[in-house]
Amino acid sequence: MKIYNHLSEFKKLDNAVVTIGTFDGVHYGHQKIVKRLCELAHATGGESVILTFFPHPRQIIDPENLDLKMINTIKEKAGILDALGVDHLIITPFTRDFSNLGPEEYIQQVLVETLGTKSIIVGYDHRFGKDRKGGMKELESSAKLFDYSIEVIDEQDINDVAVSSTKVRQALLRGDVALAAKYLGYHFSLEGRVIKGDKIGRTIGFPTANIFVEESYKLIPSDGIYAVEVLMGTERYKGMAYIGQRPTINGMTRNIEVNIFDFNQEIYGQDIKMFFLEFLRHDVKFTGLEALKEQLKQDKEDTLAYFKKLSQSPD
Ligand SMILES: Cc1cc2nc3c(=O)[nH]c(=O)nc-3n(C[C@H](O)[C@H](O)[C@H](O)COP(=O)(O)O)c2cc1C
Ligand SMILES: Nc1ncnc2c1ncn2[C@@H]1O[C@H](COP(=O)(O)OP(=O)(O)O)[C@@H](O)[C@H]1O
Repeated sequence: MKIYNHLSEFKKLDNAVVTIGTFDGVHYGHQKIVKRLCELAHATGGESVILTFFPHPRQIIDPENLDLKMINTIKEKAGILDALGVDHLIITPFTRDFSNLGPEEYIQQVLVETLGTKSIIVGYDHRFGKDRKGGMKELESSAKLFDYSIEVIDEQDINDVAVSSTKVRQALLRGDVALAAKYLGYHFSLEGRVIKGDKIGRTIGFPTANIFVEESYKLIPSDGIYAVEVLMGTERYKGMAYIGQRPTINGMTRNIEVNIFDFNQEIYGQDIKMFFLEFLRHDVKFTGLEALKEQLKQDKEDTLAYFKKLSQSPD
């Protein structure tokens, strides 16, 4: 997959099969669109193109809103789209100029003259152009003139609930990582460098790798304890993760930590990735480190029981 960091870097194609959007999470519904995009590109001898925006349009329109966090970092999103078989990914800033294009200007200047669109695939609620004024009607009325076809992908449901990035974010912010995984079709993950903590972990028999996530816009799930899988280089480990302020020791910062099972190495400075499989319990203020240690033993048992059940389930 070729990646372009600005629309201006893209060379117009003869037969671009295009879809446009933020695709945060690249959830089940997004995946339907992307798979159809690649299929249509193959069938018509064209090339699949995704135009996405970074930073998120809402961060440009409402820059004060620092609360809007993303399910994927831009690197994660590119990885998922690449794996789905996309040929070209254009990551363009959603500038004021861009957001001021009217629907007709947008169709002509962006879709036709810049990308070379011959087919466009859009989700059922796709809006575009200044103040989101453009929709199906505008796309259809220019289709003949510019010789492109349009295909609409319906809303996708999981257990009768329409999947959306907002629902995934809400599930993660409640700690419901299992539901988020159902919507996403993969396990939510956090990636970052292992940094030094207060070195209390090892004194109670549970060393924890403290993880620094560089992308400040990345969504961090709710405080709590989770069963996780840890990827370090090519090795995978089981573990239990903690997100919270460590009320027991009156911690001042919100930490992301993981105790990795069957592991005993110094890994400061290394990059690790954690996949969140199941929420185990909420954060608790214990009377002291002894009580915390007892609970950590229980957490480890619960985590191992979760993995055992997982290995016995048919799927
Ligand atoms: C599985 C797990 C569960 C945890 N649960 C709690 C908790 O309920 N309350 C709390 O104050 N700290 C909890 N912690 C965080 C510990 O307080 C923290 O790991 C310890 O203070 C070591 O910190 P350090 O990495 O800075 O040395 C938990 C940590 C892990 C790995
Ligand atoms: N099983 C393990 N899980 C996590 N980290 C481990 C493990 N074994 C050794 N380590 C190492 O120990 C460090 C954590 O020890 P800890 O006493 O909690 O210190 P810190 O407070 O600096 O995180 C990790 O960053 C890692 O380098």
